[in-house]
Amino acid sequence: MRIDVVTIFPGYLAPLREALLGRAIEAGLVELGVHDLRDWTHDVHQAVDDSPYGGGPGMVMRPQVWGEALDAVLGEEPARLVVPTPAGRPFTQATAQAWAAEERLVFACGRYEGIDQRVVDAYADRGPVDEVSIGDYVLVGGEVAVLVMVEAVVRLLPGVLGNPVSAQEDSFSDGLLEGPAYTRPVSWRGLDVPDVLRSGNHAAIARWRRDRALERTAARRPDLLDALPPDALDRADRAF
Ligand SMILES: N#Cc1c(-c2ccc3ccn(Cc4ccccn4)c3c2)n[nH]c1N
Repeated sequence: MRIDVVTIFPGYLAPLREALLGRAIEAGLVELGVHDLRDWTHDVHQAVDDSPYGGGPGMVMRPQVWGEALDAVLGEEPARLVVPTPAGRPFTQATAQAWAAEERLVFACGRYEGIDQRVVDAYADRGPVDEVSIGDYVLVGGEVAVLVMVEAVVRLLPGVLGNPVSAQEDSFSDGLLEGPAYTRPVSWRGLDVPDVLRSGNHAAIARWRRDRALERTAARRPDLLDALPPDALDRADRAF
């Protein structure tokens, strides 16, 4: 997979070259290009924004600069263009799983009050464009959202995670939140690891973990339970 990111703050994307993601890049599992939007400005001030038509607070990012940048970065190769925005469709584990099958992702990081809408409209005629949001809160720009989304996608690529099974079994992959996890010591500050996890009874352990996941999901994210397909819960789950 090749990932390109266009931003006015390239340094914000430096964490993508650290740790797990950095190793994936070094291993050739992912190619990463980070591009400074201001490289496509032609004025002495390197202006990337202007006042909004219709008035209102803040500034809007200029379509001309974005058009030149995305034409150059996208080139002729097909790619999914991703535009983070607080007004976007929710970015979910299902989104990450779908994007993990893509050959190329290009992220356009806006700032100010966002990017002139005609940029999205113009590129929607050339290929898939996703306006997505990572959550119901407002950030200052798209860079942090790109860090989140790239990590969620790249961890799903074959060879990236040391233990690939966990990508299938982690939170949300079965529609539920992950239950609690424990490691040594068996007793810590008077708190003990649940006996079932040390029993060696794998069926009982699986049942216990499923029950804790259902319990946590019902308490913290009842919306996820409501969204489960009818056949997702078996009789034992329903007894829970
Ligand atoms: N994904 C995501 C986001 C963002 C996000 C993403 C990109 C930009 C580009 C500019 N801003 C600031 C801004 C503030 C107010 C109205 C419009 N835009 C962004 C915010 N905020 N919250 C999320 N879950």
